[in-house]
Amino acid sequence: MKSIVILISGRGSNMEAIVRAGIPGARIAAVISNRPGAEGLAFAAARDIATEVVDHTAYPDRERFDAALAEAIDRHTPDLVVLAGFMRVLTADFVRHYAGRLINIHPSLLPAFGGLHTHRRALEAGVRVHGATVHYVTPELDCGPIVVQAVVPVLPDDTEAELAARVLAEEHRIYPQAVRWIIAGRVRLDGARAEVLAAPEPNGFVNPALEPA
Ligand SMILES: Nc1nc2c(c(=O)[nH]1)N[C@@H](CN(C=O)c1ccc(C(=O)N[C@@H](CCC(=O)O)C(=O)O)cc1)CN2
Ligand SMILES: NCC(=O)N[C@@H]1O[C@H](COP(=O)([O-])[O-])[C@@H](O)[C@H]1O
Repeated sequence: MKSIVILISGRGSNMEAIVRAGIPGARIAAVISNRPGAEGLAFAAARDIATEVVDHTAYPDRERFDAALAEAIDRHTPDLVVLAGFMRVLTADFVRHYAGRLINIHPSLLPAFGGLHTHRRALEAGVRVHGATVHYVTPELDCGPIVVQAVVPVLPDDTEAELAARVLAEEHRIYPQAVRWIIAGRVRLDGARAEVLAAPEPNGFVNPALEPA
C-alpha cells in the first residue's frame, strides 16, 4: 500500500476531491497545512486521516520552515507528496528531497499565468480558454513536467469568481485522475516531460488522453 501526504493551506477542496475519489493501491497517510486555520484539516480529521500544522509564521526563514515541513512529511514515509492549494514557494533543497514524487495543481494552462491571481490575469489578458495543470514540482515555480491539463472556455461576461469555479470543477476531476495514474506507475518522467503510459486492456490499447475520469 503506497503512502500519500497532501499539503494544504486553506479549504482543501482538491484534497477533499482526492480523498472522496479514493486512490487504488494507496492511502492518504496525512494532511498537513502551513496554516492553523485551514478548513481542510477538519474534513481530513473527520475521516480519521492524520492531520498536522507546520505554521510557516513560526519559523525565521523558508529554509527552517521547509526543514520542519519535510520532517513532518517524512514521518509518513510518502511515496507521493501532493500540493493541493498549498500556498508557499518551496526551497530548492526541499524540492530536490522529493524529486519525482512531488506534484502540484495550478489554476491555469501552464506555462501561461504562473504564480498567483491566475483567473484575474486571464480575464485581463482576454484569453478565450483557461484551465488547470497538474505538474511535477521543480525549484523554478510552476515550470515542472506537465502530467495533465483541463481546458475551460472563458465566457464574455465571466467574473473572476465564475471563471475560478469553472476551473475548480475541472481541478477536482483531473487531480484525482493524475494521482491514480502516478500511483499506478503509469507516469514516466523524461527530463522536462512527463508521459502518461497506456494501461493495456485485455483486448487492446487504452489511450490515457481519452480515458474517462
Ligand atoms: N519551488 C516551488 N514551490 C512551489 C511550486 C513550484 O512549482 N515550485 N508550486 C507552488 C504552488 N503555487 C502555484 O501553483 C504557488 C503557491 C504560492 C506562491 C506564492 O507566491 N506564495 C507566497 C505566499 C502567498 C500566501 O501565503 O498567500 C510565498 O511563498 O511567499 C506562488 C505559487 C507551491 N510551491
Ligand atoms: N498556486 C497554487 C494555487 O493557486 N492553487 C489553487 O488554490 C485553489 C484552492 O485550492 P483548494 O480548494 O484545493 O484549497 C485551487 O484553485 C488551486 O488550483
